[in-house]
Amino acid sequence: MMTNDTWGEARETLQTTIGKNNYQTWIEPLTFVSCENGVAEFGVQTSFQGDWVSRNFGDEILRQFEKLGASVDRLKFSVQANRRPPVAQSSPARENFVTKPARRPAISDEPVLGAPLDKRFTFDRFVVGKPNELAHAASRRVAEGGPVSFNPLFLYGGVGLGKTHLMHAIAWELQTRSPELKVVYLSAEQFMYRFIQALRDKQMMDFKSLFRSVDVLMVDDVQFIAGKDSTQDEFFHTFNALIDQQKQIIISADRAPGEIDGLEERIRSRLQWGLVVDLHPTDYELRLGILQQKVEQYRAQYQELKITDGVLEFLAHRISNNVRVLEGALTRLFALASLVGREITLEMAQESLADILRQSDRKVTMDEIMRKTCDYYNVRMSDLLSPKRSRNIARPRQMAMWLAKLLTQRSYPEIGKRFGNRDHTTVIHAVRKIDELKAQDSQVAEDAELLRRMLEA
Ligand SMILES: Nc1ncnc2c1ncn2[C@@H]1O[C@H](COP(=O)(O)OP(=O)(O)OP(=O)(O)O)[C@@H](O)[C@H]1O
Repeated sequence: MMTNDTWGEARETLQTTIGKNNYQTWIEPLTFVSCENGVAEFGVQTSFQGDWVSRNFGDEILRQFEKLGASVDRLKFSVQANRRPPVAQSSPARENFVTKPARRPAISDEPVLGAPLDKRFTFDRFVVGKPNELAHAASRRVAEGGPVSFNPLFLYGGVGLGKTHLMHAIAWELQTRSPELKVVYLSAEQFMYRFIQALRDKQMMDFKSLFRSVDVLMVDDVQFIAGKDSTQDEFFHTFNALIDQQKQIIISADRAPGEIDGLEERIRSRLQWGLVVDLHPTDYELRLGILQQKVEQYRAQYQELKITDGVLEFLAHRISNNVRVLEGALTRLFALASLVGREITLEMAQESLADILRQSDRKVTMDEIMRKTCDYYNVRMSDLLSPKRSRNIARPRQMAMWLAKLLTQRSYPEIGKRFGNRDHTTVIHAVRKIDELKAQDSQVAEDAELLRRMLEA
């Protein structure tokens, strides 16, 4: 039997499982209405709130009910007319939002073999800017179908820059254009899981023929299989069989094929056969474009939303991490605005996003730069600080100095001091040297880019 007390208990645990911030923003404002015939009903203030809780925390709430022995199969969120804040007037008087049954995934339209596709990850919701234009163009091209021009398409880039979004967009587009195509999207982890399951159940023939029968295979986060020998082996065979049949393969990873440690050489070189494209970290214009698009989507779907001029620009300036963090910040503001029914001001943004802004402000320290550079080049810290001038020590030292100049506010003399009391002219020389080398030597350019990303992550 599900009662208000059960809800109280579930709420206690939810504070830990979804985090305090999420709890306070989303769960605390819910009011328990009733539970009848396995449907637990909650009152919400706006349709946006109901939709968000349903989509993001619905499964977790159901899991907590199950643990407490309450027989709840579904959740229902109803907008309570008398609790509606002023800005929400344009929404209909009462709306329901029902989560799917607990064991179903939170997103729908599952293709036969792969993982579900997210409905929001389409091309028209992907904002294109300088940092991602190549990846977008290549993905569009693949999504047009027709003769396979580059195989595989390998998309790589840092966390939350849109790799998964692009892959899903390709899948949606292909399925719309050619519904007869068997398009399969899954993460490398899911590939491994299915492989192990097939081995265990002695179903390897089925596994092989299933994967070899697809028309388009997309494997996300392929770095996951690095170091997992038998999975790599099977992946390699699947990959070859599909390429031989001229079937399109799309792969994503958090770094370039050449930089994934623990990946067999033959796989590494196969992955480089086709087109390898990089999603660069977002720039200010792209971030602003993404924020503007999200605001428009919100307005179209939910209600009027008032934002003071300059708030989006402020967010685009201050939050330079991945797009996921940017979206999270904006969603929190939407929630707040819909709950309190006020315009989103700069002050509100600064206050309610203090934690995210602090995180984004995170300064890279000299210590981190030195440690990461030592790890990367496999040299000892004591060598980095020593007078040694052999190239295998001098180059990492110059790189670390270059990174220190780029990522910290330290002056040349200060940097020199930290690197074993060196003169500021040595630092100036190191910075120039790396700038020169970056232009001439692609390996140095890659090292610099990778280290910068690792430090800014
Ligand atoms: N250019 C963009 N336009 C609109 N939304 C974007 C864009 N880039 C990323 N996003 C959004 O940012 C979020 C994170 O993107 P996504 O999951 O595709 O990142 P990812 O590169 O696959 O990250 P990870 O390495 O963590 O898997 C998603 O909600 C996605 O829709």
